[in-house]
Amino acid sequence: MNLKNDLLLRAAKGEKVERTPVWLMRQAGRILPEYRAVRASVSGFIELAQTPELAAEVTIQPVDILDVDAAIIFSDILVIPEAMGLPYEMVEKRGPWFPSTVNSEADLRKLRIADGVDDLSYVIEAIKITKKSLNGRVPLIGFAGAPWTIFAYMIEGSGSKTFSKARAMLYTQPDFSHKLLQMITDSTINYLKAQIDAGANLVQIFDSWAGILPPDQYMEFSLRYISQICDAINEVPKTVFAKGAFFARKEMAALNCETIGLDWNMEIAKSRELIGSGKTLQGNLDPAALYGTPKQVEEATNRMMDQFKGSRHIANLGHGVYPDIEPEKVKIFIQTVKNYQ
Ligand SMILES: Cc1c2[nH]c(c1CCC(=O)O)Cc1[nH]c(c(CCC(=O)O)c1C)Cc1[nH]c(c(CCC(=O)O)c1C)Cc1[nH]c(c(C)c1CCC(=O)O)C2
Repeated sequence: MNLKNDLLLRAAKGEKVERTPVWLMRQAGRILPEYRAVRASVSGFIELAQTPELAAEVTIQPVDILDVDAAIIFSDILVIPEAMGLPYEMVEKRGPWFPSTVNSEADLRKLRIADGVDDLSYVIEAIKITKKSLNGRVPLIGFAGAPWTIFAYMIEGSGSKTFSKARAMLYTQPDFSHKLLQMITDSTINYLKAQIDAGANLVQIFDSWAGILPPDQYMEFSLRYISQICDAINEVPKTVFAKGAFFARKEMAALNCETIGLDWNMEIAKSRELIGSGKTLQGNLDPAALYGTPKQVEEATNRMMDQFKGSRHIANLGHGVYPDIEPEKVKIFIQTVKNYQ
């Protein structure tokens, strides 16, 4: 199926684009009243994510309502631990929680390497339905968490300010850590390939907890596995977003991927200098800038666009859009990017 709007894919590959494409991390499932209405019709996030027709519906909402240049499939990074044998729950207002965690080699033996098609059939089905209803309007982004970020949740059992249990593991049980990271990596490769087979046009790897590791550990326990994933996937363009990994930008330039996501702490000119001209950069407006007045949002967006000007760029925020941002402000961000000359 030919895409009517393939700006995202062309920008990712460094081809000529008429204007900069724009989408928002976490655009599905946070800010829209239309999402909340669908969410209220089911028992919770997990039921929504596991009902392919509804997951497809909320995936397409931002395309219809916000006019973004891409859809991102409605799911979560934590479907991978579940598919490996470690189920999670979403606790209202608190976030993800794992009733059991992984602590030892014995726990590892209870886990399996996920098969993307069988273990995650509900995501695959949601992608197929989404592709059909999108009918080529915009590309569909598939995604997965980076192995380190997934490891952090599997060890810790929930979100955490410090992820100290997960970080302790890297010091006290490095061999065990590598084994688990490899299992997550193999599962993730299977999963991303299944997403691509079902129709995902680009995939993004979210390393949300990159910034809590010291640089040497980041290279050993995170980037090494991200690199394996990038090398294994060659069917579609890949984006790597490692939140807080300012210290690894030079190393990330060597990844076999098209796009590097920048968070809002990463200075744009400096990032370009470290990463070089061979990659597209994605980002990176401070998500809090959208709390400003409409005029402030427009000005902040134009300032960001000025700094990326003349180089490969996909416009986005520097992290996921915050849940209490008014959709009107998001629309101003998007329209400002679209009108930028
Ligand atoms: C770390 C992480 C998670 N999930 C994700 C990340 C990486 C990106 C990032 O750093 O923000 C990724 C994610 N999670 C979700 C998507 C769907 C697509 C999209 O929103 O654009 C994506 C891309 C749905 C979700 N994931 C979650 C919800 C809310 C659940 C609900 O509706 O009750 C949604 C729509 C829950 C979730 N899931 C996670 C947390 C910490 C939470 C609780 C806080 C929150 O609400 O975001 C783990």
